[in-house]
Amino acid sequence: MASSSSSSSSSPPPPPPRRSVFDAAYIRAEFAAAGISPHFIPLIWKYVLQNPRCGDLDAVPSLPAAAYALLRQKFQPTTSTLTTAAESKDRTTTKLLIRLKNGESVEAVIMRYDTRLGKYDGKPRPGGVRSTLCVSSQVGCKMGCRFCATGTMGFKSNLSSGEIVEQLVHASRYSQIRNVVFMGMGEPLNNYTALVEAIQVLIGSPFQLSPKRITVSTVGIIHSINKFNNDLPNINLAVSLHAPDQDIRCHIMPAARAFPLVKLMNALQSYQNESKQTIFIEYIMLDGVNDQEQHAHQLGKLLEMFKAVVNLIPFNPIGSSNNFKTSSEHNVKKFQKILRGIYNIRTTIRQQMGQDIAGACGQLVVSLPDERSAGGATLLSDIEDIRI
Ligand SMILES: C[S@@+](CC[C@H](N)C(=O)[O-])C[C@H]1O[C@@H](n2cnc3c(N)ncnc32)[C@H](O)[C@@H]1O
Ligand code: SF4
Repeated sequence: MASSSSSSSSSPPPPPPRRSVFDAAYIRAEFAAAGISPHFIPLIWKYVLQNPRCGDLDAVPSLPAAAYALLRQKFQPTTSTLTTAAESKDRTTTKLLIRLKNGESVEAVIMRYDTRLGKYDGKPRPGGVRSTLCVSSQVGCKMGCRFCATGTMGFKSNLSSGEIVEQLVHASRYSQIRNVVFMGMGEPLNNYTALVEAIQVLIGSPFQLSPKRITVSTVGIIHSINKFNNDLPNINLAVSLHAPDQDIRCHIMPAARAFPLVKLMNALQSYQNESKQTIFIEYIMLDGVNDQEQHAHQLGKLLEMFKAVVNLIPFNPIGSSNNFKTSSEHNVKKFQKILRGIYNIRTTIRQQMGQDIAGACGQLVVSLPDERSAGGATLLSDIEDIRI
């Protein structure tokens, strides 16, 4: 008598889970293997962008039969799900909570801005209000900066390139996205391959974002900065410097030990020589830690040789046990005055807005809406900075 266990052990393995159509390298490879022209791929992306809730790729018009068969077998329109969208009372800011296929969640933040008014007044405009989307690149982050809510989570997972792009697909339900900043959860240069692939999709059809309107913010991963211009020409680079010397940097950003300030500045100099791009310097203002006059002078000297814009960021308390306090307005203004007046460095101060929906581009940690602590801020003035 044949044993019943032999038939169960020979049953075929389950098919691999279906992937996002926005996982660009994967869909291109699958189309190539099936002999289908890659020209159909942007048409599929366009359909999903315009129909973000479509569950079915059979509805994409005018594809060859082989493409429908492949899509049915191996792809989904999106693999992440928009679970919550919270809008601030002044309608400048919408925060999206997005669940990934691995069960983790990330946040993305839409910030609206009307160039003619210098701010957004919440009213519709002919042609639409142009918005900036702050996207996440990782769930959590292993860099462990002591002032950052995401850093307190530790590293959980990398987003795929498709999951990065899908944040824009979900956000497009609410706003026409014109700028993208990688200032949400995670260190984008620690997820480099997915970052490059996602940006290449965003600057191509059908998204057509201008490279000048995409900004990648990094803690300063030197080996990736060295190849950034080659892989992502004309994309803006923002560096979270936060201190003018190595000791303070290591104190507030433990990962800085692996990226000594001198080597980081040398890498930035080479990057600028090659790319001719302005470098955006982010500097979080921490009371008594890095906000004194001598620090402004040190920073001014450090940046004298650069074409740089400094953005001074008021620290947003994150509710963990660190003892940081935000600098007084007086200190922030004095810091700005030194950088501008003595070192002729363009220096902006980030405004705090949208506090009623808690959490900001730059201080995101995923929680359910009713668990969020108050005091978040949406950084509308970033939009001005990024348009430069
Ligand atoms: C969350 S990070 C993500 C991008 C990248 N990992 C980086 O550090 O540049 C984006 C920006 O938010 C800033 N940030 C983090 N925690 C903050 C806080 N509590 N208050 C204000 N800004 C904060 C970071 O320093 C960084 O400049
Ligand atoms: S500031 Fe950036 S690098 Fe530092 S922990 Fe937060 S997300 Fe990571």
